Amino acid sequence: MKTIIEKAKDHLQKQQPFVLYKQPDANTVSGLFQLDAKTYTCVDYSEKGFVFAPFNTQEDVFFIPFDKADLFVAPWTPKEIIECPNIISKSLEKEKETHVQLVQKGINQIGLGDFKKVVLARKESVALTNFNLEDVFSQMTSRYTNAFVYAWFHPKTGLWMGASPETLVKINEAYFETMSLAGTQQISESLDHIDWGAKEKEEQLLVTQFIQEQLYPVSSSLSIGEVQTAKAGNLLHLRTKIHGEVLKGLPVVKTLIEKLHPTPAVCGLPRDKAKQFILSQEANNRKYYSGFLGLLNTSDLQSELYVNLRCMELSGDIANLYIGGGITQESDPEKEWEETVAKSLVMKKVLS
Ligand SMILES: C=C(O[C@@H]1C=C(C(=O)O)C=C[C@H]1O)C(=O)O
Repeated sequence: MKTIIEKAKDHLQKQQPFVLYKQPDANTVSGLFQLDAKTYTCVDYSEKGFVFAPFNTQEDVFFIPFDKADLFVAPWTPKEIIECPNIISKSLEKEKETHVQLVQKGINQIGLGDFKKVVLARKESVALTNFNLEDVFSQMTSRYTNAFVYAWFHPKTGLWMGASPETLVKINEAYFETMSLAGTQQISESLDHIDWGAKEKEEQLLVTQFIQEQLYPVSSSLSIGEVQTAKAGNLLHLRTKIHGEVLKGLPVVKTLIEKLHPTPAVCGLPRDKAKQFILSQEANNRKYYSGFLGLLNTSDLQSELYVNLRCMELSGDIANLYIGGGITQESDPEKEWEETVAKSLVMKKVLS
């Protein structure tokens, strides 16, 4: 019998939709392989399948329907992590200048009172030598065991891979769990004593408040946890877990997705103004970066959706990495640049 990876390679060759994924801390890897070559798009999130949604809510949301696909689940054991020197040798001076200017523009706009926070991103292209889906996927799953790791292919989107640390929402009938994740620092020597700056605390609080305001009117119960430090690869983030129940009579999945996506963890606040700024000022279309993906309406009415972060688009012999960070009035453009460099290492390490 073919392995999941061999099936994925076959599907890629035939340009037929598939997704490989490993849920956080799971000891299995799953593969969903579409049986036909048709394109299925979500209309109202009542669909059942694996969904892949872009950042921009005006664009198509694709999915692989469960009833038009074969599902394979295989045991997973970690592979040895291969440490290679960083593959990136080219100078990033030009990219740095462009990103610093974009961040400064964002800070100026915040100063004018247009919005309080905006998440600004950049794209970095890395040349690939001998890309091998199996090696990259197994390095991703072995390095980022507590992330949602995936490889998605669809003729309409191309091949994307990523290791997301952020749950958009998990749903079980009317019950949901989500999180406010923002604020970033690199892991230092001592994990016992972690200090968070005022800027990081504020940007994360804005996300929590947004989620609370969005979900309160549609929930019969809503509970906000304590702020914690969460580890994601070489990085730490501030995280607050939030859970509750959707009011009876509302379409649960549609309501939650529309209220949450995109949160100020990847867009900004107020949402529409920040989104307009992103769409008009970022040099690259984000496509599926900072969109969401995952299981939609499984047979037992569960959904498990993740924000598409720490991801890349693989196109020929180029990997396009997408990375961003939250900008507030207190941001220092130089530090924001460094944050994107640190975040870019998550995917660069698996491409080495
Ligand atoms: C925007 C990204 O990450 C988001 C932004 C963060 C921040 O601004 O500190 C932290 C985690 C994510 O919610 C990204 O990884 O590209």
